[in-house]
Amino acid sequence: MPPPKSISIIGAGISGLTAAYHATRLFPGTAIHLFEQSDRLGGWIDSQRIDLGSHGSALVESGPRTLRPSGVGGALLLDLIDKLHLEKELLTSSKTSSAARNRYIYHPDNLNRLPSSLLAIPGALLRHKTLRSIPRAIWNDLTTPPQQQQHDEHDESVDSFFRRRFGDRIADDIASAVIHGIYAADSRQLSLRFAFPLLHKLEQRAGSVVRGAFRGVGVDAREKALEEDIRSAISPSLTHAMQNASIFAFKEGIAQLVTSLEGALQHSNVAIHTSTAVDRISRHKDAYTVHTQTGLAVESTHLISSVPLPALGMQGNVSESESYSDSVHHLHRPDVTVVTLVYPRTPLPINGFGYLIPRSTPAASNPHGALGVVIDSDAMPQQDPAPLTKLTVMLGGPHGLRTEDTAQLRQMAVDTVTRQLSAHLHSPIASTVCVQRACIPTYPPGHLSALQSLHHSLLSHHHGRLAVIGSPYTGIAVGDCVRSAWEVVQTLNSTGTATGLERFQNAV
Ligand SMILES: C=Cc1c2[nH]c(c1C)Cc1[nH]c(c(CCC(=O)O)c1C)Cc1[nH]c(c(C)c1CCC(=O)O)Cc1[nH]c(c(C)c1C=C)C2
Repeated sequence: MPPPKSISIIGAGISGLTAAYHATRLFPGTAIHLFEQSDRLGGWIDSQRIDLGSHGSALVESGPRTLRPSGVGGALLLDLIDKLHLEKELLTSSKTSSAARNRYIYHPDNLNRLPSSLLAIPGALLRHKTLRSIPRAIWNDLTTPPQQQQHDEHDESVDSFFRRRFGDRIADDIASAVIHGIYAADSRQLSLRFAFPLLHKLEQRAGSVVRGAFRGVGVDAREKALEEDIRSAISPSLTHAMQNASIFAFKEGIAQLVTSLEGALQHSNVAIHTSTAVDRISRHKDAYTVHTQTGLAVESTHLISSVPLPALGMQGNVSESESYSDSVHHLHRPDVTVVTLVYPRTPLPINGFGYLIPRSTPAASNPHGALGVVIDSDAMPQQDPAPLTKLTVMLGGPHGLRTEDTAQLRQMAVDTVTRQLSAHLHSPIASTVCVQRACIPTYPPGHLSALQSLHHSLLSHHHGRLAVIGSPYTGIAVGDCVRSAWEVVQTLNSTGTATGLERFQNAV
């Protein structure tokens, strides 16, 4: 298959950068342009080291802070790290560390430690009232018949699934908290089949989540084989370093991945245009022209977008018969406020990952609408030279952005941890406040079918010359973004065309 003549990639977050990286390796003779509206690369990956004077320094992340090595996305992340020679910068947290094992739910006004294994359930039930609904929930799941699907595309919200299979208490007190911690979203608005396809499969194949998990019926042989194939090419030393890791990061934060990708693109066939917002995209026969607000007009045979298509001003310009008003292009994206508070080493009542706050926690115990608190100093203590207590409070999401005032947001975070964690946390020695606007999309029920329709629409109107990648369409984790970027370039290489949505055509 001849390589594409020219490719324009829109958006230089992790998805766009990774697509450019794989494209330059596979298509060294192709003219590649990467457009980014802001003056920096990496999207909402943002790591900063702040100076603490006599206390040394602290690494602060306002986007993703740790990465996971599991699954196809995790394997591709490791492959990228290997290729970029980032292994020596890696930090890992083991599967037996407190950060991997200790997860808490704050409900109704105290911290409940979630059991990390089946054997830990009895102890957890004795200690925490909120968790006493677990045995009944398991019984409920084992005895409730599976839902009969009226049609193949049937979907429901994560909340409705948990309520049906495990009961109201689990849906309200645990599932809603987990969704706060991953999507900063309301579990009543999130698609089960897109966000947790495994749960859907377990119910459909074994009639019960618990039974299906025991029988191992959720294993997807094709995914497993692909993961193994990618892992087999990773260097033995990196494979060894990651052997027992549950999560990983870099000494100077996740942004090191961005700087390494940027470094690898220098002196290559990729032209990076920062501070260059796309004004509109026009199409003439089989060529797209990206018109930028800075006055550039760049023509290419292929277009890869990591931003929602309506943001490219394509309606009417590209194909009159097609509409970008469909909901698949306009997902709800809640705002999240990320406040990091730094203290000299301070004893806390818990250690581990941190805690999540479900929607059923009364407002009196959570007056500022916090979604959860991460104990960064437990997850990656190696990132800071001196012993510190470093906490990140996440506010907003479905609770909304209650103020834009930085000082008030900081005070809301301090109030939250002094009320919920320890009264000794009233005076941080440093803090950062970052309002992440419209950051994580909430994929609504039906998103999978919407992607399948979009695939066909892109094929019929654009013949596989326009592809979509990244969190606006295909998944929010860094591993998901890296995967979608890798897949689109692989597909282009093998077939000459791609929509970025091929994988979702066969999804069960
Ligand atoms: C900055 C806010 C983020 C919130 N969710 C995500 C980010 C970046 C994305 C995300 N968070 C988690 C996952 C699951 C899979 C994974 O890759 O780990 C995803 C895709 C789980 C998670 N949630 C929190 C942490 C520390 C982690 C581990 C991975 C990570 O570093 O993000 C804490 C947390 N994140 C959010 C909230 C509201 C929250 C609450 C304590 C939103």
